[in-house]
Amino acid sequence: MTADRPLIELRGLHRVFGDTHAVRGVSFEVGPGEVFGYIGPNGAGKTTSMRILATLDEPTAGDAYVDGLSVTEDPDRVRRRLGFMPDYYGAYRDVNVKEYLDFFARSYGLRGDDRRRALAYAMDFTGLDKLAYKPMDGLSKGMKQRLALGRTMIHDPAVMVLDEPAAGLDPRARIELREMISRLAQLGKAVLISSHILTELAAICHKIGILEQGQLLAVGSVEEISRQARPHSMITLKILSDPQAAEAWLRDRKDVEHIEQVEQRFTLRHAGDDAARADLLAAMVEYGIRVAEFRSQETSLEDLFLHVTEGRVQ
Ligand SMILES: Nc1ncnc2c1ncn2[C@@H]1O[C@H](COP(=O)(O)OP(=O)(O)OP(=O)(O)O)[C@@H](O)[C@H]1O
Repeated sequence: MTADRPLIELRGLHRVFGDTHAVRGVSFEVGPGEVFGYIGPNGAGKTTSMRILATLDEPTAGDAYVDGLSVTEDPDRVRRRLGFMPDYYGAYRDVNVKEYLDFFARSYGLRGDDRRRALAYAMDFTGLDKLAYKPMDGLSKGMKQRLALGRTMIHDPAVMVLDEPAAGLDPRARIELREMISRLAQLGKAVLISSHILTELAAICHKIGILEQGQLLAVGSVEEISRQARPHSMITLKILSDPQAAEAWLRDRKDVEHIEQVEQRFTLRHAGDDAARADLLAAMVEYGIRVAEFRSQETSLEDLFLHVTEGRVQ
């Protein structure tokens, strides 16, 4: 492996299931030491493309490479270089933490001292050494995720693919998970991690890719993607005149997206800068809408995500 060769590469990947074109020509690269955040709403195609990368499914067209090896032509060698953490967790009765990791170490062909070292390392890395003899089904959700991560890294793969690892974790466990992922990148691994929550990943990702309806809409650092996005803001309003009439008027405007209304209060997404917002307010008043409150909020990462996906979230 040379320093600048990507460890993960998706090239024009497609996957069709009957009438569903789940992945439509997705291409991106992840280098050594990089964390790539794969962001998209439910059903966007994240799991499907990750499963193809992990050799659990095959593409309809295109290919993916792990450390330069094709997942379609060389799946056995790919598996040795890749750890996949699925978004579900198998339940094993009467198995403790150490036995569970030991089972996976053995199934990767690790023997003798190599296996003992791999086990000790994975338990130390995930902080599970104190829980070595605890039955798995008695672990908290956060500890189960640590164990799943330990299992994923047991054979020291160069590439780690983590499908929604933060789902269902409490805030503290999320922070701890993020720290572990950053440490994996510091070890030189390429990490692909999915989430439908952009803010969850922004802090630790070197790059993000926004996937929607099987297509990658944007790839780059959070800053690069923010620059590409048109300026927009979230506006909250309180209206004293007829809310139905105000809503109908707002819906007709091209610069207003995503209106939510509860009685006289509205939240809307507005495409435009300060001047465009001032024009919107002036136009509302001129039309006869009585505006009691008008507040706009800075664009958050979540707004950015909604903007990039343009509300086509399924
Ligand atoms: N085996 C399958 N057979 C038929 N359709 C499938 C299959 N697997 C996935 N799909 C469809 O492909 C699309 C993409 O699903 P996928 O699970 O990859 O999305 P996702 O981004 O991972 O979403 P989620 O966050 O819900 O897991 C969905 O429309 C899904 O219903």
